[in-house]
This record gives sequence, C-alpha cells and structure tokens, in this order.
Amino acid sequence: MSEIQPLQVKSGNTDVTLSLKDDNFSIAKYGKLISIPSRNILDVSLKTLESSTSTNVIIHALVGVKKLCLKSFDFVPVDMELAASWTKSVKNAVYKNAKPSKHLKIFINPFSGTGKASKVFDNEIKPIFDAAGCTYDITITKYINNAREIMQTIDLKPFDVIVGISGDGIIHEIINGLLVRENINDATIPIGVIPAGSGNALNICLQGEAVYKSLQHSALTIIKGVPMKIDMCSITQGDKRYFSFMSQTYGVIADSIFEGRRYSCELAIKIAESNKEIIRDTYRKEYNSDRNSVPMSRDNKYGTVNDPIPDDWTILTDDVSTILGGKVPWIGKGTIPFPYALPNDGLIDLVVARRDKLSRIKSFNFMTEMEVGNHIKMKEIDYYKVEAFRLTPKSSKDGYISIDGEKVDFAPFQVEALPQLINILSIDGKYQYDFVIQ
Ligand SMILES: Nc1ncnc2c1ncn2[C@@H]1O[C@H](COP(=O)(O)OP(=O)(O)OP(=O)(O)O)[C@@H](O)[C@H]1O
Repeated sequence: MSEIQPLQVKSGNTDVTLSLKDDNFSIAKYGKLISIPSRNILDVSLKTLESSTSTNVIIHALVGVKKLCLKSFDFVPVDMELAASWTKSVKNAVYKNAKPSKHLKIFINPFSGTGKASKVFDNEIKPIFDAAGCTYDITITKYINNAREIMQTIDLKPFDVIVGISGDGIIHEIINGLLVRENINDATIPIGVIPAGSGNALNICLQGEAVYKSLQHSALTIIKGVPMKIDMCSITQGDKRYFSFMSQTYGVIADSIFEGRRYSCELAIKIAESNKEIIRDTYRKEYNSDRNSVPMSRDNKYGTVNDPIPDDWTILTDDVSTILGGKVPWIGKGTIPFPYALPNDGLIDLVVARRDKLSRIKSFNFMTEMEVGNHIKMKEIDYYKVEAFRLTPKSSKDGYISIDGEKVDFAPFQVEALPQLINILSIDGKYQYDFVIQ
C-alpha cells in the first residue's frame, strides 16, 4: 500500500500535522505528540460541526494504554480537497481488517451480573459504537431462552455481528439458537462479547486477565476485531442435544473438601492420538489455526449418550472429586483449568482429579494451583486432550453437573468436539494467554 502523506491542519492558530505511519496515528503540535495505534482510531472524517460553519477533520479514537478513553479531536483543514481524499485513505487504512460502520444485533440481559447491563450499554458502549458509526437493533431479553429463540429464526442478512451484553449465559443462548438453524452456514456470523455478567469467562479469554474488565477493549474488539473460529462441544443427555462453547463440570471441588463427598462415575474417553506429545507449552504456541481449516458439520461423529460406548475408547472407572472438560483456558477470573485449551484444535481439554490420589490437603492445592494453571503439574491430576468423552454418574444421589456454568440434570452425558462451527470476534484471532505456567 502506498504511504499516506501527512496532512497539515490547524487548531486555532496553531499548526498541526496529522500522520499515519506503521500502524501508528499521530497528532503533532509543536513539541507535543499524541500517538495512537491505528487500531484504536474509530473514525476519521470531514464534517461540518453544528457549533460552527466550517468543515473540520474529525477524529474519534480510544486513547490510553491499559485504560482506554473515548476522545474526539477536530481540526480545520488547510486544503479542503486534500483533506477530503486524506480522510478517506486514512479511514480505509485504519479499517484494513474490519468492515466500518457495522450493523449490530444486540442482546442485553437485564438480569445478568449485578443487573447493570443496560447502564453498561448506555454509559460505556453506546458512545463508542456511535463514534465508530455503528448502528444497532437492540433486544432486552424478557425471559430465559429469549435470545436463543430469536437467533433460531431472525433474518441475519442485515447484521454484521451478533452482540451479547451479558455474561456467558446469553452467548450460550446465541450459539445454540444459531446452530439449530436450517442453514448451517448462518452460524458463521461473528459474535461479539461485552461483559456484563458475573463470570464473563469468554471475555476474559478474549481480552486476557490484565484488561478483562475494560469495556472499552471489548467494544473495540467488536468494531475492529477479526472473526476467530471456535470449536463447539456437542452434548447429548437423555434425548436432549445442545452445544457448549466453554465447559462441562462434574463434582464440585468445594463439596469434596468441605463435605467429603465422593463422586463415583464411569468416564469413557476417546483420547486424541497426539495426546502424549501435546501436553507442553509449545503445543499452544505452535498451533496455527489457518493451516487446519475443516468443513463445517454439526453431525456427531460418535453418536449420542444412548449408544453403546465405541470400542476404541478408554474407560476410567473411579472415585473422583472433579472432572472438568472445556474449550477455553479460563472458566472465570482466577480459574484456569485448561491452560492448553485452543479455540479450534478440534479437541476438548479434560482435567480429572481422582479421589484416590487427591487428599483433602491436595484438594486445597489443586484449587490454589488452578488459579494460575499450575495444577496440571500436580501428579494427582490427569490432563488429557480428547476428541470425546462420556460421563456416567454411578450414584443416584443428586450431584452437580454444569454446562457453560449453568446447572443441568444429574444424568449421564456425552460430549464431543465439533471443529470450527462458530466465529467469535477477537482482537487478533486468538485467546490472550497472559499467564505463564511456572
Ligand atoms: N429476562 C430474563 N429473565 C431471567 N433470566 C434471563 C433473562 N434473560 C436471560 N436470562 C438468563 O439469565 C441467565 C444468566 O445470564 P448471563 O450468563 O448473561 O449472566 P450471569 O450468569 O450473571 O453471567 P455469567 O454467566 O458470565 O456468570 C442465563 O441463563 C439467561 O438465559
């Protein structure tokens, strides 16, 4: 791409130079330089302000490092014609990987988190979307599964992104609505996440723990992010079938420590062929999703929980304190059960804490180590990469199974990874693994 020449403008009587070079936008006013990554520029345009009769160069940007703030700048162009073509070129360049002025379908869950999702939108997100020229159609969800129902039938053509201003529950609903649509290709519409729930695990994975609370970073990800393919976990339980994007848990660690509860179960797993080699740090670093594009299919390769367990599966029958399956590194703040989880390697990460190996004291260690992902180094913990697993509780007593953080029936269930079915907007096409395994 040819270099864009700097533009001379004025701020009052002061000369100012605006330039874009090496993905960096700068505003230079003698001696003073404001430097902004081009990704954080939301709009560059030539507009006539209501407060004046002159046509100005207007720039809206998110400025700052850890904390981003919405800032607007306006300047008087020296040469109007030059300014017109310059603003066009700069706008194209700062939106080089993303469509400008997206039209968004937004779901706001009024009951997620502390019930402030609508305020989050009005006060923090709307001004940023408006500055970027985004338009939107908003649904305030009225009941559980409202978002899921809408996503099953809504005409997707007008929309560029489906946005959840909520916790992980609404994202789960959006995904499950999309994946039962007649045309499987509809499910590729990108999904954006604004955290307004209690856990917001997906948002932590997308932003990293360092900035996971920044609503501005999340808004920027929707405006400038790139779609990242993610695998789904197809779940069958009884005659039900649905999809999970995050986690499946059986047994509660706290239960096993404080109440001494035992969870007796049969766990059948289809271990990934490469399992032996992949449990190391380089697995995550070397994985390149572009290399591994697969055709979309929502069919189960391994049938359902009601079929016999396939011959080539490994069966582990044991007393366990906890079994955690998942596709995302974090399942909440300070909880990293799956440090090697990848969005689209076609595999489910599985952590098994066996009761016979794990004393009460070790259970405490397990919880503490999991805060930073170090539990996988404990010899009492087994960490697998699997294509599928089936869990059959042996006790009829009510225990605890949760899918994507929501409690489900205490009954056998089977999970298998279906590769690359959904697109999530991410800032650079991957989860932000801002932790180090010690
Ligand atoms: N209007 C509503 N009334 C009651 N429940 C709703 C409504 N809209 C959505 N829900 C349900 O609320 C549940 C929780 O929503 P959500 O996950 O967004 O928030 P959260 O539980 O606070 O966050 P997280 O899942 O990140 O911890 C979901 O299961 C969703 O189906």
